[in-house]
Amino acid sequence: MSPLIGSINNSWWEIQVIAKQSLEEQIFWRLQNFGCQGMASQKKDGQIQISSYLPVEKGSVLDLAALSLWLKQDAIAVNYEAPVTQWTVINDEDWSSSWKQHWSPQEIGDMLAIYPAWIEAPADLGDRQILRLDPGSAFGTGAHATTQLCLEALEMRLWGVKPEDKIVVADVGCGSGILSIGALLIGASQTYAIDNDILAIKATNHNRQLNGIAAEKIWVAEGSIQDLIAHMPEPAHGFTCNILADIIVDMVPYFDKLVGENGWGILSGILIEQVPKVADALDAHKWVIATFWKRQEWACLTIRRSEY
Ligand SMILES: C[S@@+](CC[C@H](N)C(=O)[O-])C[C@H]1O[C@@H](n2cnc3c(N)ncnc32)[C@H](O)[C@@H]1O
Repeated sequence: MSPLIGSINNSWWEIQVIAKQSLEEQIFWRLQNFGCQGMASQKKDGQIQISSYLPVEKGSVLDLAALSLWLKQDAIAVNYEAPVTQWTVINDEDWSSSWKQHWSPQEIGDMLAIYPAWIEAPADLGDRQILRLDPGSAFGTGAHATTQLCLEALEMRLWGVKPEDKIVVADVGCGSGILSIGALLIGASQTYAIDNDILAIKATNHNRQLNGIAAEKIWVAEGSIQDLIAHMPEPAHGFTCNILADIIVDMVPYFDKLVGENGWGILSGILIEQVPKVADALDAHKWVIATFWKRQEWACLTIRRSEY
């Protein structure tokens, strides 16, 4: 195996792929193009198990899901069974502090600028609102294309909204809370956030405080979309859901209860080639795609109810 060099934080994704031996070369090629630095393979129950390593800061969970899909497509294209891809973080004791040096302020859309908690923000940025963020180990620094697309879509949806409109937004898979906080900064009055990872709940609460937002403005809890629906006193005006395509497809039947009659949704975490699958699920539940944005290999859909 090649020596492991170059992670700024001593934290690595360990990616394991179990597949037919004849796919070994193709898988090595994919992993190498993905940026993996160490690779090893061993025979296991008539198949091969390939282990490879990627610095954590070089890929998010969404990127790994994309890699997994490409590996499946490569195998299916040559009539082989799809490989099984798994990943886990190893050796992460320095993770939460050392990566901070490499994260700088970032403007997103026309209305927001993301400022890491440890960098002093200017008192005023003109028309831009400052969103302070310390994501800890939760997803959502604003650096990923899917988060950016969701924030930009929120900006378009909330353009011109006034406090008296009392817009309520649901945030499914809140991660660091970036979309809830962004929605409040650009006009929403209340958000309801949910995530099935307890670290995301902690990060969302911490970031709410960092931005001086009152506790009652962001309700946040551990759970999934059904728990969110059960808790909300009434359906929201709109929702965001930046998770993976397969999870979104499973959630589509619940969207009806999440938002009211003229409700809208913003979906991302969807690879461009997965859009047809999501569109079919939306169609089956009487939702239509209003806009389709893409950045790198990722899609962001805004959706509304179908009239038919
Ligand atoms: C890609 S991150 C998005 C974070 C943030 N909303 C953003 O846009 O940057 C997806 C989040 O969804 C959460 N998640 C995954 N599956 C979920 C599920 N079934 N229910 C609730 N949250 C889920 C993950 O824990 C993760 O925090």
